Amino acid sequence: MNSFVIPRSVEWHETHVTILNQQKLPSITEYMDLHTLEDVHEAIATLKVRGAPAIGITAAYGLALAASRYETESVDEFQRRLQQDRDYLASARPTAVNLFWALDRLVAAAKSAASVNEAKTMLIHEAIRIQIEDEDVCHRIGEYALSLFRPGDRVMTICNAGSIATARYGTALAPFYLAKEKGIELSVYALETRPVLQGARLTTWELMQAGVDVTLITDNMAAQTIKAKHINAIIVGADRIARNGDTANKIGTFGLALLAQSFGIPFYVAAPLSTIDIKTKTGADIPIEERHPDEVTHLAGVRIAPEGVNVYNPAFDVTPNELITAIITEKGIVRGHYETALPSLFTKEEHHETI
Ligand SMILES: CSC[C@H]1O[C@H](OP(=O)(O)O)[C@H](O)[C@@H]1O
Repeated sequence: MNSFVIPRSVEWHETHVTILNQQKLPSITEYMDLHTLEDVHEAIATLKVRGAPAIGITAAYGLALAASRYETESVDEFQRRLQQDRDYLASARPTAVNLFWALDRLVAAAKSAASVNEAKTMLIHEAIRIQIEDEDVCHRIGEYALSLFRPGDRVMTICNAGSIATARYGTALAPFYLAKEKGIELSVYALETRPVLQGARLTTWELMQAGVDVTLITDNMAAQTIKAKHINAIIVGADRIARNGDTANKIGTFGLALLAQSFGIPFYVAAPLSTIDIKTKTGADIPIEERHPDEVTHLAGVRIAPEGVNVYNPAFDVTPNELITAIITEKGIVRGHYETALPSLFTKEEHHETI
């Protein structure tokens, strides 16, 4: 029996959604019950729940929960309110496409309902399916990603694309959990990931609970660490992948991709198909969330910069597809030719690498 824990962050209940409050980690492990649409919107907007897939799962549960309380018997009125609440939840954060993918999947599921009660049941079942599917998807991503590493490899990552950012296992962190289960030794070097510190607070916390070897570095140590620690590869998550493979991920990811190119090491993006947005043609079309200046001027609530200083606080950046060695999905590993290979993933059972 593996005594190590692979944490989960979202759980459905008939009257509420329970989330692990990621803003309080690692010092406080607090579970919160979200009872209303506003609770869910606030939890996503303030990163109490974060990570593209986990955002989608939580929003789906939030929409199903709100719809379960609609009192109308009119299917048309039900659909109208559902679209209204879908749009409200979609306004919580702009970049992670999983939010919109999950919400629209629920709206589509209820379209065929013949009655309000049937629609309510369909929404709950579809939201549960999204979470169950994501756990399997992340496990598959982990298996493919693990095939790219050798025992003893030292791998760098940024932010948290881990178990708590998904249904379970994570995307970029999934191979490390599977390696641990298989007795394969891999070492992770995690960037702290200013300003919200998902790496320092969440990735180290998750991996240490699972007994995975992890070293914390500050963001400005990345180049020196790649050189001094002979990093073999870099693997990151994604919030939205455009049709041509340009990838939006946590701010700092683009810089890591440039370092990978400079050092001649592979740069991998691990993400489910639900993060690939075929309707977005290139990275230039991905909306980049800019967050409150206080995230930059304060650290743990303590001011670290002068009052009134100008601040630029983009939460994401876009890595151009030419810097990405491969995109690892639940259907296989795609190496380049993203413009044609990514859309084909949605029609194929599995992607077989072009040699
Ligand atoms: C599998 S999580 C994907 C992605 O989401 C994170 O952003 P945030 O912490 O702002 O929600 C980060 O960019 C991860 O790589």
